[in-house]
Order: sequence, then C-alpha cells, then structure tokens
Amino acid sequence: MAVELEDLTKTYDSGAGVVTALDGVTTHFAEGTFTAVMGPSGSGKSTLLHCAAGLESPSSGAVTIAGIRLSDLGETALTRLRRDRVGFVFQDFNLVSSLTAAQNVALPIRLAGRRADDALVRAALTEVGLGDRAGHRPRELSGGQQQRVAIARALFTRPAVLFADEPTGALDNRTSHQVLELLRGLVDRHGRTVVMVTHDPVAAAVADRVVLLVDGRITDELTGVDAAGVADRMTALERA
Ligand SMILES: Nc1ncnc2c1ncn2[C@@H]1O[C@H](COP(=O)(O)OP(=O)(O)OP(=O)(O)O)[C@@H](O)[C@H]1O
Repeated sequence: MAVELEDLTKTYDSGAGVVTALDGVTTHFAEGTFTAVMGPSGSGKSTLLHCAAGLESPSSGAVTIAGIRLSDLGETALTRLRRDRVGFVFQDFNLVSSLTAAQNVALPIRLAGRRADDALVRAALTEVGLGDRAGHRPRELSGGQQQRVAIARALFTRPAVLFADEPTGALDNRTSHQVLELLRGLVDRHGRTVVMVTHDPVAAAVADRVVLLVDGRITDELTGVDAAGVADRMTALERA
C-alpha cells in the first residue's frame, strides 16, 4: 500500500475557537492508482493532503507511507522521508523563476547536498514531455508546461506517492486536460500513485476513485463515474 490513513483527526486551535478539519479519516491509496479528493470548500481536503504527505502532523491517528509509520520517525528521518518518498505539486507550480527547468528539477536534490545526474534530470523532463525545454526558464514556458516541470521535480526521487493540491486550478481547460492526461499516463504507464485534490468534476473523472469529504469526514467514494456523475453527486452534497 502506498499510503494508509488510520482514524486521522486534525484540529486547529485558533483565536476564534477550535476547528475540526479532519474528523476520523480512514482510507488508503494503493500503489499504481489515481485518487481524486473532492468536497465543499473548508471540508478538509488540503489538510488531508498535508497530513498524508507528512507536511503537517495530525492531532491523532496514523499515517503510513510505503510501510513506514510517520509517527515512528524523528525530525531528521521525517524530513528525509518527505524529500525522498513523497512528491507534492501545488496549484501555482512553485518554480524558482531564475532557474531553468532542469535546475528546478534538480533543486531539491541539490538542497539536500547531493548531485543530480544530468541524464536523469533530462529523463525526468522527457517523462513529462519537456525533454526539449530543459534550458528554458519558467517565464519562457506556458502554465501547463510549468506545472509539468513541477511534476517532474516532484517525481525525481521516485516517491511512493505524488500528492497534487488543485494542480489544474490555475490552468485553462485545454492545458488542464494535458496535465490530467500526463498524470493518468504516469499511473497507467509508469505505475505511479497519484492523489489529487480538485474542485473540478472533469478532473476528478480522470481518477480511478473519487473520495468525497464533508466536514472532515469521508462520506462517499465513487468509482467508474464520468464528469456528469461526479458533478451530480457534488450538487447533491451541496444541497444536503
Ligand atoms: N492553519 C489553520 N488554522 C486554523 N484553521 C485552519 C487552518 N488550516 C485549515 N483550517 C480550517 O480547517 C478547515 C479545513 O480546511 P482545508 O483548507 O483543509 O479545507 P479545503 O477543503 O481544502 O478547502 P478549500 O476547498 O476552500 O481549499 C477549514 O475550516 C479551515 O478554515
């Protein structure tokens, strides 16, 4: 199993009182599968992704990535696991504007004090269809191409799972489609594991499974549905 979540809770104690962002989430993400996480605004989607990726620690419950229980790790081991076993992409790409695509892909490895092999960097860019853009800086690339560089960077260490928080949120329909096709292909052809938060039923329908979150709880799971089916379910949820 790539990722297992066991009775996860997460509460935030802000000035205005305690907010329960996750309220007993148990699920798993199998290797070589593509899962979409959907739900109304504030339902806990980003919190779920951050806890599952080890970016935030849950208030209770357990996260296991590739058989390693995160709560068993000290700070150094957790940092290493996050760097080597977890990939993360964001809505706004988070590339360094002064660096080329190749340098962006190599950056996490270099920050870890290691050398990134040029041929491997080029292979990572080729895997996302950008083998000929290695020397381009982000401003010389389209939004979709920038997101593909971010995906190449996230996958460079061959992580057990790629988490994506609204990866197509800043892209137009056509470019979104290309990024979703890429993610689908990474799962189908390379056996990667992808977990993606999205608001878009069209994006969710590309996944194998759609997990629906409401008020920090998983209320439903859909498989084999098209975009209209996902949209209908979301509309029903919002009316409920
Ligand atoms: N750092 C924080 N401090 C306090 N409350 C927080 C914090 N992060 C999230 N929350 C609260 O936890 C709940 C879940 O937030 P989360 O961002 O996970 O939802 P979401 O489903 O990703 O929302 P959206 O679709 O709007 O991005 C919300 O009520 C939010 O206000």
